[in-house]
Amino acid sequence: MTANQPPVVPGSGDAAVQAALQRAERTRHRNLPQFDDLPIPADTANLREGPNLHDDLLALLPLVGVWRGEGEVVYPTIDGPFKFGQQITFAHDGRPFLSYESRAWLLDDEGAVIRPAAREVGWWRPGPDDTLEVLLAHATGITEIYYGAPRTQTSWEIETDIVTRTASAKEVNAAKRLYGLVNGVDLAYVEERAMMGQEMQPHTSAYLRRVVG
Ligand code: HEM
Repeated sequence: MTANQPPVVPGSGDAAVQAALQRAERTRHRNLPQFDDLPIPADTANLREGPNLHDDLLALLPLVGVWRGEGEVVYPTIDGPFKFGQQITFAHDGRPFLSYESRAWLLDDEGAVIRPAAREVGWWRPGPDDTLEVLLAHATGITEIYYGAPRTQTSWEIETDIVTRTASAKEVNAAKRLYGLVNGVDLAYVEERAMMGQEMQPHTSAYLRRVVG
C-alpha cells in the first residue's frame, strides 16, 4: 500500500474494494486466448484491448470481463444444497451485443472439484429504451429468450419470455435472474427457476471475482 491510500479496515467494504483493486493489478493485462490470424476483430473481455465498446453497450459495460467464483445450488426436487465453482465470460467484438459463456463445476465441502456441471452460451442484446434481450442455449437441450432491463447502473434483471426444449431435456418452464456488482467490483447473481412441476424459486446463486479485464 502506498502512503496516500487510506487505511483498510479488515472485513469492511473498504477492505473488499482494496482487495479488488489489488486483484485488478493482476487482471488488467489479461484477456481471452486470441488467434493472431483471425481476419475479423476477435472477442475481447478486456476494455483496454481490441475494438471500442459499442455505444449501445454502455449500460452493460461493467459486465465485460471474465469472472470466477463459487455458488450454491438448491431445488426441492434434488439433494443438496451443493457448492459449485463457476466461470462467466462477457465479451464483445465491437458490435452492439455481448457474447456470454458460463461453465460450472460441482465442489465438495472441502472445495475439491467433483465434476463439470452446467454449461450455457448466449448473447446479451441491448434494445431500445433500456430494454435487454438475452438468448441462452444450455448443453442440456434447453434454449431460453429473456427480456429485462438494468435496475441500476450496476444491476440487471432478466426473465424468460420463452423456454424451448428438446425431446430428451428435463421440464424447465421459466427463469429469472438478477445480476449485480457488489462493492462496485465483484459480480453476484441469483437465479430462480420454475421446473419439474415446481413454482418459481431459487436454483443457483454465486459470487464471482474478476479474473480478466
Ligand atoms: C451454475 C449453474 C448450475 C448448476 C451448478 C446446477 C447444478 C445442478 C445440480 C447439482 C442438480 C442436481 C442433479 C445433478 O446432480 O445434476 C441440478 C438439477 C437440475 N438443474 Fe441445475 N444447475 C445449474 C443451472 C441450471 C440451469 C441454467 C438450468 C435450466 C436451463 C438447470 C436445470 C436443472 C434441472 C431441470 C434439474 C433437474 C431437477 C430434477 O431432476 O428434479 N440448472 N442442477
